[in-house]
Amino acid sequence: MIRVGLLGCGNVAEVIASEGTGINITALYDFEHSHAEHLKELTGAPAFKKFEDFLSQDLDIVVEAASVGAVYEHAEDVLMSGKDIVILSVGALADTDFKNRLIKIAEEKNRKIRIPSGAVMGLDNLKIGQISPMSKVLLRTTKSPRSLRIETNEKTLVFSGRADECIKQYPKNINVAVALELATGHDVEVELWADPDIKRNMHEIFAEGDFGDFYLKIKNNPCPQNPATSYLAALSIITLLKNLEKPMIIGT
Ligand SMILES: NC(=O)C1=CN([C@@H]2O[C@H](COP(=O)(O)OP(=O)(O)OC[C@H]3O[C@@H](n4cnc5c(N)ncnc54)[C@H](OP(=O)(O)O)[C@@H]3O)[C@@H](O)[C@H]2O)C=CC1
Ligand SMILES: O=C([O-])CC(=O)C(=O)O
Repeated sequence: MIRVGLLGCGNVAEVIASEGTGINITALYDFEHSHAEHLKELTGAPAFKKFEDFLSQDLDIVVEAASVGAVYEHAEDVLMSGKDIVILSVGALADTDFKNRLIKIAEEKNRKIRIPSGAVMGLDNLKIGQISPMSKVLLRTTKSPRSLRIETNEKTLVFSGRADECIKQYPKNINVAVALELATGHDVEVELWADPDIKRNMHEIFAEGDFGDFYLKIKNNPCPQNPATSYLAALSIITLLKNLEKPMIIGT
């Protein structure tokens, strides 16, 4: 059974720990040690204070559900140590030099970097953008002002522009834009809206290309502990882990 280490023991990790029946969590690390201790109570896995001790455990895969900063800090070491990595804070990979470094290490070590679909659907077949021209990819995300940590009484466009710029300003809210960019191989235009009346995290994807055109709207229930994060993101990782060893792969 695949041995999973959790890098980041916050809201997403707690859903994985409590709802990921059959997932073999064997090590925990969070720089806020009390969060790792909390998950230790749920999983029985040891919680490490030092990242090096966490990484020296017999793990097959490390699941990052921490922050863009944590990916910068630890992803290279995870791959260098011969472990696969799931990166949820994929915004870090908007930095092309960093992304290429990680890919090079993964190739050299024969390891995999897995980017989950996270808080959106449709990433699987949008990968056709890697082989067939796309003329436009737009992500329109609408969240509550609280999620975006701003105050407004009316629906407000808080950002319009490139995904790599948006993730710098909203690293906890728009990782999906970078996932979409990596999937399609196409620049993604982003509109980020704050709406005081919205109760769910809404993502709309518009894509056009030789295949035709595509529109998706998803209204995600937020996680109770962190309204910026959609519950779907945690479910997406549980599903990814559960499918790793299956003989049949569904979706492109
Ligand atoms: N790709 C996607 O579709 C999605 C991506 N995300 C991203 O996933 C990540 C996890 O989300 P969520 O669980 O809600 O976040 P939380 O803030 O609830 O949990 C993250 C945990 O990781 C800790 N942490 C942060 N940085 C580091 C670090 N450098 N080293 C070790 N621990 C660290 C945090 O500590 P502390 O609380 O002290 O900061 C916290 O305990 C976020 O970056 C989020 O933006 C979320 C949803 C969708
Ligand atoms: O959970 C979401 O809806 C999206 C999110 O936070 C992110 O992409 O960083």
